[in-house]
Amino acid sequence: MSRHARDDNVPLNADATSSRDLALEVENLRTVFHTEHEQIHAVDGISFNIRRGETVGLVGESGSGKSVTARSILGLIESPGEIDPASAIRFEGDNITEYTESEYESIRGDGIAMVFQDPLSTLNPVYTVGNQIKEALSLHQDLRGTAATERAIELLEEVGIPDAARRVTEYPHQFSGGMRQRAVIAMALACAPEVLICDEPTTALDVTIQAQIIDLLMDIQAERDLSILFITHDMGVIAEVADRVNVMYAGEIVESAPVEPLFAEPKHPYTRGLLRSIPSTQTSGDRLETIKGEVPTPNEPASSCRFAPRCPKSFEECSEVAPIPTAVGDDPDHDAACLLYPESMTTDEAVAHHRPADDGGEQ
Ligand SMILES: Nc1ncnc2c1ncn2[C@@H]1O[C@H](COP(=O)(O)OP(=O)(O)OP(=O)(O)O)[C@@H](O)[C@H]1O
Ligand code: NI
Repeated sequence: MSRHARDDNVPLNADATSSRDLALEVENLRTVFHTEHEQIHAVDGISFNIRRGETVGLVGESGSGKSVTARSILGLIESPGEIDPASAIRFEGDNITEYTESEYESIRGDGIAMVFQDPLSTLNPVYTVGNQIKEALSLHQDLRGTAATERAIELLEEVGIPDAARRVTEYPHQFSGGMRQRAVIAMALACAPEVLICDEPTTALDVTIQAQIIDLLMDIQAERDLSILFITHDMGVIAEVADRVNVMYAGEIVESAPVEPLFAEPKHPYTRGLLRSIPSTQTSGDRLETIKGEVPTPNEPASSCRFAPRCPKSFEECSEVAPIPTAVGDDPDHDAACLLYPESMTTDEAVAHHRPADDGGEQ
């Protein structure tokens, strides 16, 4: 795929990282579903990026908008869903939200590939695993015949499938769950993508197999310098895989940080709640704490903190002012969207910092 130098396209929030080190940039992404009765702001103005060779985590409870984010990046949002035209997703210098379907097809797979939770949603039961990998090789690498078969076997070996020369002729139902997910990863690699989006790739697997698949993904990443967006609801998995983490709640990113400060010094009450629900952080005998209640459907524009109704720290203004991402802690890349911050300010000052300018705040 051609790579265009686009120096005129420096991101708005340009930091020490030049735009060329970025594999993917998501800027103010909004994805709305226009249903009969309501507008669902499934993804409501999120921004993050992924550097080359890096794993970025996207974590949050069910319904927080993680999969809609992934589908938005891959151009898979269909009516009644719509990406707001003011959103930008930059890949190789282009804003791909402006792509036509055929332009999207040219990057799906060999630019940005995806691994889903259920391998059977990707694998076709009526073709052998080998034929499906060969199909991908023919489409994306122009390989056919014996060369494709040999490459398919190599790929199965790369993802740790034993006896690959035999298994390449088998059907998906002859594979165990873990082996199927390995086969799906082999198919994704057949396209030689730059960015791999993994949406809960291990959630359906038992714990031992889950750890093996995570190890595999991390090995492949190091070998191929892949950029990975890793989606999960599991903070334990995030701790293992991610370099940087975005915590998502009801369509918004409420906290983002490199993995160490996020775990050492979580700032948003939601992140703290998620961390308390990891089994391994509990001393034996303690009951696992979970956050009471559920993620609300974001069916109105954000005019308050969407976590406030469940938040142990909420106060009156939390239901009146929508918090904006604010620098917290010691790491320059650590932000939280919460009226408790900046820590250096009094509550009144902090609320004024978050309040929109036309309300008389200082923003
Ligand atoms: N096709 C659709 N039509 C209407 N609403 C949708 C559609 N797809 C998703 N949504 C809504 O978007 C919101 C985010 O859903 P999403 O699937 O992204 O959550 P998630 O974080 O991936 O959750 P999970 O962990 O359960 O996979 C939810 O409120 C969901 O109901
Ligand atoms: Ni999901």
